[in-house]
Amino acid sequence: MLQAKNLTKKYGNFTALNGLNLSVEAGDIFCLLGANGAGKSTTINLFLNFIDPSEGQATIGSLDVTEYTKETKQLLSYIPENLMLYPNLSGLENLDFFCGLGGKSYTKEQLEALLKQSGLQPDFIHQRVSSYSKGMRQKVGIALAAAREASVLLLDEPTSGLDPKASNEFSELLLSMKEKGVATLMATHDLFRAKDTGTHIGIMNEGVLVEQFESADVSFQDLEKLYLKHMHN
Ligand SMILES: Nc1ncnc2c1ncn2[C@@H]1O[C@H](COP(=O)(O)OP(=O)(O)OP(=O)(O)O)[C@@H](O)[C@H]1O
Repeated sequence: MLQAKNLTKKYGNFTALNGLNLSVEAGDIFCLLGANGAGKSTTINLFLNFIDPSEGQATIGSLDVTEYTKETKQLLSYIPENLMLYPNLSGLENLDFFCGLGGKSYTKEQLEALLKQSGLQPDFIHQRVSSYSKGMRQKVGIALAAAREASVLLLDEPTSGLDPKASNEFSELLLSMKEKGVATLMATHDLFRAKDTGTHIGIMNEGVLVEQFESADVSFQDLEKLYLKHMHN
């Protein structure tokens, strides 16, 4: 569903991403780990076509994101670290607005159901987003991904700053998207969630994907050791 082939991003003489090869299939949750500056956001931004590759290719559903910009955007949903919503609109009004931008129209009841399925407390559905916690805003993001029937979910540190309960709820939502066959690529610093929720884990260091494995194949202790080993290189 999502593929990087020799994907490379250079800024002048500096290589932010160096020859990345990875594949994320439907139902996979691929977690990218790595220290600050390792190239995680660069990878996500290349799939979003926010930036152009210097070499190589990023494809979504076999379509090159630089050639099929509109088509690939329609297949994906993106949740950044801080999801931008209109603070003076309610969660439901935001969802309605962003669905409309994507050409989707839902009844009020359907929008309410989508928000409830995403774990937003019913009391908050009609309240202004300015009163929402970060975890609640991320739930609106998941509701939007579900409403858009996205086949690909791109997440850039979506749980940073969430308390353990909210982070756990977010993981549950990712697992429910996985059950629907969504292919997820997530940049994260959370080793525990990567092991717990991810199906695949990649460790990046200075623009290079230095390790790639299925999360079931390593214990949490081994993951931590591997991660620290690469951070000290
Ligand atoms: N526009 C740019 N011009 C020059 N260098 C850039 C630019 N954007 C990113 N970089 C550099 O590319 C490298 C990779 O950055 P990136 O944001 O992908 O890291 P990251 O793994 O997401 O880190 P973090 O965990 O801090 O979010 C960093 O050294 C960063 O400074």
